[in-house]
Amino acid sequence: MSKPKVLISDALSPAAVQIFKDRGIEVDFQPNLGKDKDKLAEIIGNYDGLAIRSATKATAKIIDKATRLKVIGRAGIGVDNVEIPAATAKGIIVMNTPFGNSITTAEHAITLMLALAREIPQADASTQAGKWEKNRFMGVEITGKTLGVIGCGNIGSIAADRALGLRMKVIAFDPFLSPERAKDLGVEKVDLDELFKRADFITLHTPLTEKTKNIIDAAALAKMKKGVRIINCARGGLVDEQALVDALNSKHVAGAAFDVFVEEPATSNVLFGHPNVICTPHLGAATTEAQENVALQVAEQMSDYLLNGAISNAVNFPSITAEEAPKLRPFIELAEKLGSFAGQLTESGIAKVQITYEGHVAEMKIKALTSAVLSGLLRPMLGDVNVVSAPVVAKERGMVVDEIVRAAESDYESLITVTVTTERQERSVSGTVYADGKPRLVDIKGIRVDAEFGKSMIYVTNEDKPGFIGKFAGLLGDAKINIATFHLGRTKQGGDAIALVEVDGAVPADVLAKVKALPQVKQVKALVF
Ligand SMILES: NC(=O)C1=CN([C@@H]2O[C@H](COP(=O)(O)OP(=O)(O)OC[C@H]3O[C@@H](n4cnc5c(N)ncnc54)[C@H](O)[C@@H]3O)[C@@H](O)[C@H]2O)C=CC1
Ligand SMILES: O=C(O)C(=O)COP(=O)(O)O
Repeated sequence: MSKPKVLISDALSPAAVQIFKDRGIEVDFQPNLGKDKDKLAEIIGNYDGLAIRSATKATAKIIDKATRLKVIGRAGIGVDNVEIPAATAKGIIVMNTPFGNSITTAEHAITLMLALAREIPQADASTQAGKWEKNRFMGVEITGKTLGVIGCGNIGSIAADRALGLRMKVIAFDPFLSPERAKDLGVEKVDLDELFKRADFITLHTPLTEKTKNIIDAAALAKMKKGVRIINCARGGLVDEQALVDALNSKHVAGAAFDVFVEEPATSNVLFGHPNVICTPHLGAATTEAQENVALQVAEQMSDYLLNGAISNAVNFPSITAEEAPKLRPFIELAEKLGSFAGQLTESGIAKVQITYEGHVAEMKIKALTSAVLSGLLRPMLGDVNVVSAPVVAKERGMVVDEIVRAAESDYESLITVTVTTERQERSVSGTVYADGKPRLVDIKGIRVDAEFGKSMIYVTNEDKPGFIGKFAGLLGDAKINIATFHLGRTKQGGDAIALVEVDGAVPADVLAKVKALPQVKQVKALVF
C-alpha cells in the first residue's frame, strides 16, 4: 500500500506536519492554498486527507474533484465551511477537534467584553495619537452586572465560569441546557426574552443554524435593556449586522465587539468605523496554545483514520476508537459481505432491511456495522457507495432500516442476520466471524451452510433431487472452471436446496445460462466479493 497523502491548505501549526510525517504520512503544507479555490480544485484529487481551518471552503465543487479523499479534518470547531452532505454522499469522513480551542475562544469573548466596558481600543488609539483625552472615556464596571450567554455549550460555559469569577451574574439561554447542568455551572437558565430584558452584556456561543440565524435581529434588539453591550465570537450571521448598526446609532446599544462576520474575510462591513464597535479578524482561536492543541489533535485523528480506521470526533460517522477498530474490522467486513450477498441477489426495489445483531457483536458499534451492511447492499445496484454515504443513500431511497440487538440465541458467539424485504420477497442471510478473523456465511434463507466468502462464487437454488450436483460440476468442468470450494445445504430431504461454489476466475454468462437450464435449478447467480 502506498503512503497516504495529506494536504494542509490553511495556516495550521507546523506541529501537524510533524505528526503526519512521524506517522508515515506524506504531507503537503500550503498554508495559503485554501484561499485559492481554483488551485485547490485542481490538486485536491491527489490527496487522501485534507486538513483545514476556516479559510478553506470545502464546497460540493471541491469535494466533487476529490476523487481519492477519505477524510477532511477541521483543526478547530465550526465545520460550516465544509459541505457535509456532499462529503457524506462521497463517503468522506469529516472530523473536527471539539475542545482544543474552547478555552482560548471563551477568553477572547471575555477580553472583548472588558475591552468594550472600558473602550480600550479607542482609548489606546487616542492616547497613542497624542491626545490624552482623559475625560472622553468613561467606562462601566463589570462586577454585579448581568451577562446573558446565548448558547451554553463548551465555550459558553467556560465564558460563564470566567464571568462568575469576575463577580458577574450569569443568565443563559440554551434549549439543551439541563437545569442540573445550569446549577452546576452556577448560571440561571432563562428564556430568550428574559435574557434580552435583563442582560447588561450579551455574548453569543451557538453554531449558525436555521434556528440561530439572526437570533439577534431588530425585534430582539428592541427587547434589550438600553445600554446593552453585545459580543459575538461564535459565527457571523447570528446577529443582523444592519439592525445592530441602527441600534448603535440610536444609542439603544452602547457597544458591540465582533470577531466574526456574515462575510469573511471581512474587508468591509457595515459595523466598521462605528465609534462604539470593536472588531477582530476571527481571532477567537488564535493563541499558540489553542493552535498547537487543534493541529496536533487533528493530525493524530486523521492519521488514526487513514492508517488504522479509527474514527474520533467525526460529524458524519460514529466514533470508533483505536482499540475498537481492530476488533470491529472483521465484523465490518462480514456486515459488508452479508449486505453485498443480499444486494447481488436482489433484483427489485428494496423496501426494508432488518439487521439483527446477536451475542458479542451486539455490544459493538452497531451504527458502523449497519452502515457497512447498507454499503454492501447498495453497491451492487448503485456503485459508488461506502460506509459513510450508505445510510444517507438508503434514506434518500426510502428504505426502512431496522436494527435488532439481542443476546446470543444460536450456536454462534456472534451472529449478524440481514433480512431484505423487496416488493417480491423476503430474503435472509446470516454470518459470523470465527477465531481466525474470517467472515463466514452460516445461513441462507433458513438453510445452514458454512462457507467463506470467495472472490468469485456461483449461488444456485434448486430442488433437492438426485443428479443435480453431478451435472452442475460437469458443466463447470467442461467450461474449464476450477472449483475451489463447494457447499451444499437444504431445508429437508427433497425440499429446497442451495449450492454455493467458489471458483477460480470469473464465470461467463453462457455457463450460467447452461446451469440455469438444468431441470432442478430455480435460480443461479454469479457473485463477486
Ligand atoms: N471565533 C472563533 O474563532 C471561534 C468560534 N467558534 C464557534 O463558537 C460556537 C460555539 O462553539 P462550542 O461552544 O464549541 O459549541 P457547542 O456545540 O459546545 O455549544 C453550542 C451550544 O449552542 C446551543 N444551541 C444550539 N442551538 C441553539 C439555539 N437555537 N439557541 C441557543 N442555544 C443553542 C447548543 O445546545 C450548545 O450547547 C461555534 O459556532 C463555533 O464554530 C469556536 C471556536 C473558535
Ligand atoms: O474553531 C472554530 O470554529 C473557529 O472558528 C476557529 O477558526 P480558525 O481556525 O481560527 O479559522
